[in-house]
Amino acid sequence: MTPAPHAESAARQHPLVRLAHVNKRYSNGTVALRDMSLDVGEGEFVSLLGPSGCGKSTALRMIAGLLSLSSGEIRWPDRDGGSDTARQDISFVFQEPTLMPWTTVFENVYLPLKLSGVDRAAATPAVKDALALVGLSKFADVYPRELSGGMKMRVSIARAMVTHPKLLLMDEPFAALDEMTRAKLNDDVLRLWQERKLTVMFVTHNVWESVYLSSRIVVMAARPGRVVDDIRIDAPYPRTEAFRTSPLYTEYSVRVSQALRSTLGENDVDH
Ligand SMILES: Nc1ncnc2c1ncn2[C@@H]1O[C@H](COP(=O)(O)OP(=O)(O)OP(=O)(O)O)[C@@H](O)[C@H]1O
Repeated sequence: MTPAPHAESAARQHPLVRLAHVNKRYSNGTVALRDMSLDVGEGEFVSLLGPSGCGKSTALRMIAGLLSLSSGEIRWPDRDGGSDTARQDISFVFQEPTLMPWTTVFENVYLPLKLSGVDRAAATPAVKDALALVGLSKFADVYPRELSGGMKMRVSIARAMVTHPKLLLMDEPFAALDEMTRAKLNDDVLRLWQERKLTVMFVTHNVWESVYLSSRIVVMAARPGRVVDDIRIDAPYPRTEAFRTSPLYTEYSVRVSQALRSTLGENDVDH
């Protein structure tokens, strides 16, 4: 095994995105995030891990520009003088695949390019490439209803990848899938991350999944949502079944579980 090919770039030296003292209070008074500061370096695989209600989705949506901040700052230091325009390099994968049921897999993956005005002929190579990336080349002409849950999620990932993002934001993408499918998709996401030299921010409440995937785990607590720990997972990539059954994996999983338990009730922790 070799060290992570690109996770080594130090977040603190070359942050892709920087959250500084970010607060979010919804209009009903809920404090979803309190004073969140976080640098995410180019090439990192960062999981936001925490129980329901700790502000993971809120943080991701603010980074994507889908939600306003109450106070604080989100900056993109290396690009465009740190302005918001860098957000065009971002793709978002939600827990639900959110596919258009009335049209084909091809059309679903084509959608982001269509919305940016790229015509079908010009977009076709990119769409085919994205489908090949997730192993769905043969399914371009089928409709979502003909696909399993895992395949629908692959289409959703292909749709996210078709624009060649630098930052992939994933909000509990595999939570609704069975364990086998989830494990397979975990491997696929790691492969994409390595091949495409992506930066990934991955929301999960699953300790085992976060340790398997991440170069770094940001542990969060609820009421109010806040960061309580930041743990580097210093295990080489590619990660395989051998890692899942290794003492190092168990060691990190115990450590991460403890980080959650140090601030939360046992019932909040989902293995
Ligand atoms: N639109 C909203 N209006 C009011 N409160 C909200 C809104 N969206 C989220 N919240 C609240 O903000 C807090 C953080 O929610 P958020 O969805 O970010 O947490 P999460 O960690 O992603 O949770 P989950 O794992 O359940 O998705 C929760 O208390 C939630 O109820």
